Amino acid sequence: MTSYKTIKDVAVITIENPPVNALSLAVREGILDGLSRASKDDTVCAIVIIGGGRTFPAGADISEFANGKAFTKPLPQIIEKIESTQKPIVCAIHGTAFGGGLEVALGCHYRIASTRSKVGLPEVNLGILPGAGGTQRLPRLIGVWLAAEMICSGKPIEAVDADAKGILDDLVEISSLESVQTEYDKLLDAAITLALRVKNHSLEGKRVSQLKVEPVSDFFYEQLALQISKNARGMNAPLQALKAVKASAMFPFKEGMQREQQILGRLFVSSQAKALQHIFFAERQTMKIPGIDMKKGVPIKFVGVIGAGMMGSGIAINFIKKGIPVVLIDAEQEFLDRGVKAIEDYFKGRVKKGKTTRFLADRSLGYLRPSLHYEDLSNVDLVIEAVFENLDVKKSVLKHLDEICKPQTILCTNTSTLDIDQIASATNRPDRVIGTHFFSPANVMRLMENVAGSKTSERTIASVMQISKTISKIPVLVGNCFGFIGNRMLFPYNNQANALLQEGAFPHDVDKVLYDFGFPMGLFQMSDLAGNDIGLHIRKAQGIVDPSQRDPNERYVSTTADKLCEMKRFGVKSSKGWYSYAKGSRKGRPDKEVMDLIVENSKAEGFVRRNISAKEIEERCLYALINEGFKCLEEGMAYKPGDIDIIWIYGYGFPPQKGGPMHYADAVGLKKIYDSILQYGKADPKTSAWKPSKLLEQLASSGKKLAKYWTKKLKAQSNL
Ligand SMILES: CCCCCCCCCCCCC[C@H](O)CC(=O)SCCNC(=O)CCNC(=O)[C@H](O)C(C)(C)COP(=O)(O)OP(=O)(O)OC[C@H]1O[C@@H](n2cnc3c(N)ncnc32)[C@H](O)[C@@H]1OP(=O)(O)O
Repeated sequence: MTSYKTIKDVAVITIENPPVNALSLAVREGILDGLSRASKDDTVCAIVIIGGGRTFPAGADISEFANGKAFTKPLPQIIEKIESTQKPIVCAIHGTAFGGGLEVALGCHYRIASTRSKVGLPEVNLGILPGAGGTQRLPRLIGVWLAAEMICSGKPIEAVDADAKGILDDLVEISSLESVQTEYDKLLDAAITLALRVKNHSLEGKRVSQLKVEPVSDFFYEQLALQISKNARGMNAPLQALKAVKASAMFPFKEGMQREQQILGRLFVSSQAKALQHIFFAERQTMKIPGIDMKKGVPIKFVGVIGAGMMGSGIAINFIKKGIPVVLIDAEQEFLDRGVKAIEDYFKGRVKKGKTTRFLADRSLGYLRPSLHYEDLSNVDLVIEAVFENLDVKKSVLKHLDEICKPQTILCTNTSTLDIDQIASATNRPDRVIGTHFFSPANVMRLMENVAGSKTSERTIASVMQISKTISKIPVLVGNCFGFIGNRMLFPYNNQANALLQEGAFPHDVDKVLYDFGFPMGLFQMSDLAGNDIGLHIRKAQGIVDPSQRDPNERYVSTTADKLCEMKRFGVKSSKGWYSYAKGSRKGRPDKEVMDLIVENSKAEGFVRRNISAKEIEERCLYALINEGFKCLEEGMAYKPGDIDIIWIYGYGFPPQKGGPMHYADAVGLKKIYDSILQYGKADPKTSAWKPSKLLEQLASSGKKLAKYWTKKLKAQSNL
């Protein structure tokens, strides 16, 4: 995991633990061994620590947190050893020196970095803090202000910025065109040169732990704490990390380290840390699907998008930003012009905000080719239709595409609810048809639900999953059922919210509970933002708005929602919805007209309104959601519990510190959830969402956790 060599009397310890050189136990042992060899060898005058391959260590090995290995030869001790070594140690950074990686660098006496590299302490995103001296050394090196900003936000910075802040001693200029190997060679060369230059220098002032911290006023900590509470609402780690940074200014290094370790110990075992680390791995597991070989994907070099509305233009932006040419089609010049303008405005905005340069923005726009003619799609590798959400319209678009596009072209339909098999049946290539459910705004939201129909081929799935990654999305493969995973689960969740209105709650009561749980907003606020007519459109498509078409054995909860649309209370866009809005504002106020309507409807529908506790609101909304998640798993519509968690975190704002609905279910206890579902179902027999999932029932009665059960199941499957 490490290698050791000497070049011009400089010992070079290279960390070799691909892909990201995480500081696993074997790496830590290798560093210790290298230090010991270099210290004992009289011919060695200085030491360089460098990462092999593409990067300096991107952190401690996160998988060692759960299995306890992190506590053997722990990283703080290794860094102490590095710092106290009597020969100068130069750390050479390329790629991403994150977390423990940067902490190793802070333990070295000199730091140089490639201009292409990034450094950061992202531990708070994993629910912990930089626990190998980062909270104590960084403030000593660059001051409390800058250090606290970096540590509490977890955001990485570019090497140039790190140099300006005083983290680095020198930069090695590497252009974007140079290979990783050239970068490594130049960096090593510069590190050895520096090591030879400083070989006889005193290490006085070079051991960061011995530097003094300038104290800052309490006002600073208070302001930062306020900012953190707003930006990272509900997250423990950033505020705890701030406490550790404060300790660096209050105590000598050794005592500061003790404080850091105490806080780390508490965070380590917290439910938030477990949830956030689960998310870290779940996000990376979405590409691992049993039975799908991602290498079978074909490269996508040329793309078509049908529909230049908000969705279509948003989709197009994703591709042109990555240098993939897009033909954007609409039927009318006026619509096409509007779409193109929206895309141009998006890039203008980015330039204005300093997020890109005019040159890069123009380069991206150069990849856009607006057209009124389907014939211009004859040569694309993949085409995504983003037309009106209507089965017949989508079928006719795909039929037309099937006739025009080359036989290998993959045909994607951007739908949030429609049946992929029915859409694919309009073509002669159902194996090359797949759903790509982008979330709005499509150029911002990272989630993509890719929906496999019954005939979609492995090659099509792999190609679309790969290209989704290329455009920086988090793709999740899901099965073809109504609403797929995200919207399917949204229905029972939303229905409970509406049922609660019938029984005694108001929108702001429900929304407050969901907001307090950690969602960025409640369901009614979300519905107002999206447009209440969308829900109505879906209910109409389900045929449940007309009372004569409804199943009499199923409770209908959306009378008020339907009436709101009749009253043109569509939400923010009409300044009135579940709430009322001042012109141009997205902040809703409870509205008497709506509250009266709710009370009136309760009465008309035979409900005696009652006070409903926050606990009941939370349980009913979340347990209905979770139960549906279990049903998605047992039916094979979701491939892994973690996939559902990712969909709900990235698509619907489920609080990441709770790990997503399925992780949360395990944390609450499946038996408790199952029993509550039975109880709510008894009180409300006409709500089919309360029929418990078989899988939930089975796990609740056997006392098993979903995550463990599913991992075992997948392992058994892959061994078959
Ligand atoms: C009671 C008192 C207790 C005190 C006792 C003290 C003992 C404990 C000591 C602990 C000390 C803590 C030290 C430190 O402060 C903690 C950390 O360092 S936490 C880690 C911080 N780093 C990160 O969070 C970075 C995470 N990684 C990334 O952001 C990205 O991976 C990347 C580096 C930007 C690269 O991105 P990509 O190129 O897109 O690649 P992937 O993300 O897909 O990753 C590829 C592959 O690598 C796996 N991986 C990535 N990082 C880690 C990691 N840090 N550990 C383990 N594995 C990692 C990732 O899962 C992928 O795996 P694959 O899916 O391919 O199997």
